Amino acid sequence: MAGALDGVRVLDLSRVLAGPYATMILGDLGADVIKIEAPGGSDDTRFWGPPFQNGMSAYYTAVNRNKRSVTVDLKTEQGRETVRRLAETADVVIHNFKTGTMDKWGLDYEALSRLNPRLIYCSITGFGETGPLASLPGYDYIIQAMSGWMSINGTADTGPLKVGVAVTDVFTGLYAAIAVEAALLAREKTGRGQKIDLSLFDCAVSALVNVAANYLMSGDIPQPLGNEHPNIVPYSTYEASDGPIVIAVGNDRQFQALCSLLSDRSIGSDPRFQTNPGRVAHRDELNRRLNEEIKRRTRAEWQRLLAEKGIPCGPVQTMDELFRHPQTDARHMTVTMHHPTVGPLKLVASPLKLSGTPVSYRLPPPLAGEHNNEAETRWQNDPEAEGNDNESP
Ligand SMILES: CC(C)(COP(=O)(O)OP(=O)(O)OC[C@H]1O[C@@H](n2cnc3c(N)ncnc32)[C@H](O)[C@@H]1OP(=O)(O)O)[C@@H](O)C(=O)NCCC(=O)NCCSC(=O)C(=O)O
Repeated sequence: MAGALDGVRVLDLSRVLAGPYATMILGDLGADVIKIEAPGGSDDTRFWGPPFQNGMSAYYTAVNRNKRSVTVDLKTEQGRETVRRLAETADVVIHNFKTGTMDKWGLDYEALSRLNPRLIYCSITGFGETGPLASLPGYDYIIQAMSGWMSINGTADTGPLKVGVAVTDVFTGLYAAIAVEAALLAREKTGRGQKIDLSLFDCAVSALVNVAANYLMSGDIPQPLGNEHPNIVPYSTYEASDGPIVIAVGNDRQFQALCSLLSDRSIGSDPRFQTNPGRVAHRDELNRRLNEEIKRRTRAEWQRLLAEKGIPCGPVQTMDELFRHPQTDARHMTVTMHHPTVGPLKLVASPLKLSGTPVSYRLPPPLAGEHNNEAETRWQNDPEAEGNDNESP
């Protein structure tokens, strides 16, 4: 079955995480993604390990399937000319060079859109192409620090902590895929491509959602709340007799259902706990009393009882527990791809389940330059042979 983005060609000049994550999503959806790196491989994540499998890092494998790899030295005019020729037949260019690098090379949006007015050009930078920080490099850790994420993560005892995944890159990759898909749709109407100026910083700010809204409405500076939720109680991690379990109660009906399972019946009838704002105001007392109750049963017992009542809950799982869980298996959340020299690679699958145009796993993460021959012999000389339609509608 054809993928949703079949026939779309993406020229991927990005490295590390945000850009490659975006292009892998487009590739999973069927796009033909050509990953450009310097000779020898200039995606730093190739060297971010261990773990490595036959020289390929797990980090790199996480965001680079469904791509063909071509090495091009952008520091030479010949290399830049190769990219211009590839851009003539591409639908999308994505890069994550620092602001100014692509202009310096004559590969900026204005230059490439003159060659191909239908080109969608997505630039991913740390802080955006405007403003006082525009020229700075940006890694997730810096962005988590500057976007306020660290200030709300942790506890009063730990001080600010970062999230354990480079989440600002993940948000940015998702926003990049959304923006590119929107631009592809818009091109159907206008016949023209456009430029997307996306930054890790902006995407991280956007992903603050309710926490930023709380501040903007109240002026109160949010503090790190650990496992607590700023606006909802009970919505926390509790200690069952055999380990931690999260119970997340989002409305009064769920709260009363929870209370019906407790031995201390006065919790459910206490007037202070009848509404969520009341529970938030008496957070400490309610959590203390709930902890007394929760520690009397195992996580599995609580899971069964809470599930029967429709109360959202789940044990705090480690990676081994996650990947042997029958739900992970039932949702097909891993996929094994076979690389001829690297061997079988077990990867996290796409969460996108489209009924009519499903995602596909066509190409394992490539070695640097693995498809150089195809670039030389096919794509540049005979783009139509690849089924790439660059005609205006
Ligand atoms: C990722 C970066 C911090 C890396 O910074 P730098 O290494 O200092 O600079 P650049 O990216 O501009 O480029 C690195 C060098 O590689 C060279 N380079 C790269 N590709 C090529 C090709 N194809 N040919 C020739 N040379 C190349 C480039 O010219 C630079 O050389 P010289 O000029 O000789 O140095 C930055 O690119 C950046 O801020 N990108 C935008 C935001 C982003 O995507 N951040 C990554 C998030 S991942 C993350 O945070 C996480 O996973 O955690």
